[in-house]
Amino acid sequence: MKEPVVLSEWPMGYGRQVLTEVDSTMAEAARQAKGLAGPTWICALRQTAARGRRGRAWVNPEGNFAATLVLPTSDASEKRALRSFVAALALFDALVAVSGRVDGLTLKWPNDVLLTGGKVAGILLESIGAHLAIGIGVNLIAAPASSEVEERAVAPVSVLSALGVEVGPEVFLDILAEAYARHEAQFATYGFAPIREAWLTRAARLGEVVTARMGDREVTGSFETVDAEGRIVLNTASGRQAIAAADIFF
Ligand SMILES: O=C(O)CCCC[C@@H]1SC[C@@H]2NC(=O)N[C@@H]21
Repeated sequence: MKEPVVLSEWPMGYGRQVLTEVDSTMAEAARQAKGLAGPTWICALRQTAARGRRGRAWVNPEGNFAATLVLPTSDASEKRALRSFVAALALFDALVAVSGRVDGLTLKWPNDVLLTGGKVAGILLESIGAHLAIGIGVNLIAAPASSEVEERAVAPVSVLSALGVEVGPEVFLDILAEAYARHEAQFATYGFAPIREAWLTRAARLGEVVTARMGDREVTGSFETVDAEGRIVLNTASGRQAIAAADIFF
């Protein structure tokens, strides 16, 4: 088993909390948001009611990473949603830093990070008034069994099982926070364009046929790009379609 040797500096202006146990760091973010002085990472070593996207439960064994970044923002909802790309790039960099390798890591639209084709991390965005809560879960040491996730979903993997690297949540938090602050500064200064470019170079299944599911409707087409609004663009039998929100199946 390899231990990562990564030196990272906690980013200036960001708060840092590590809680032993909480229901969900998203719920904790909602409780604390108004009283926070600035952007703050709330990390939990244990969550008893972790949630994923679309109301799904998030399986969160101890040793995995669970945190929510509470970000004060006056951005409109369309711009807030683009933070999932910022967070995905930060996760990508943090995973490269701990593993020392880039091969096998890809980003799945809109909110997932894949490692050797399996889901290693997920991102959940929730607005809390004048704050955005960016929830991040990473399977550091354990991944749920395929039977525990939705049918057709990408199988979960862990950093430990895929790479043989053991990293603790607090070490990962410091690496991720530094990476996030870098990409957030880039987003604030230059907007979405460079984030989009960087995201696309890491995209899973670009140019390949994928299926987007929106409720009970499905659209299948070739994954052409992500547009300037962060929508996935599919070339389908009936033309080009830009989709703002969907689950993607390979
Ligand atoms: O469905 C997904 O892929 C998103 C998963 C997000 C899970 C994280 S763990 C930290 C934060 N707290 C939660 O309850 N959920 C998010």
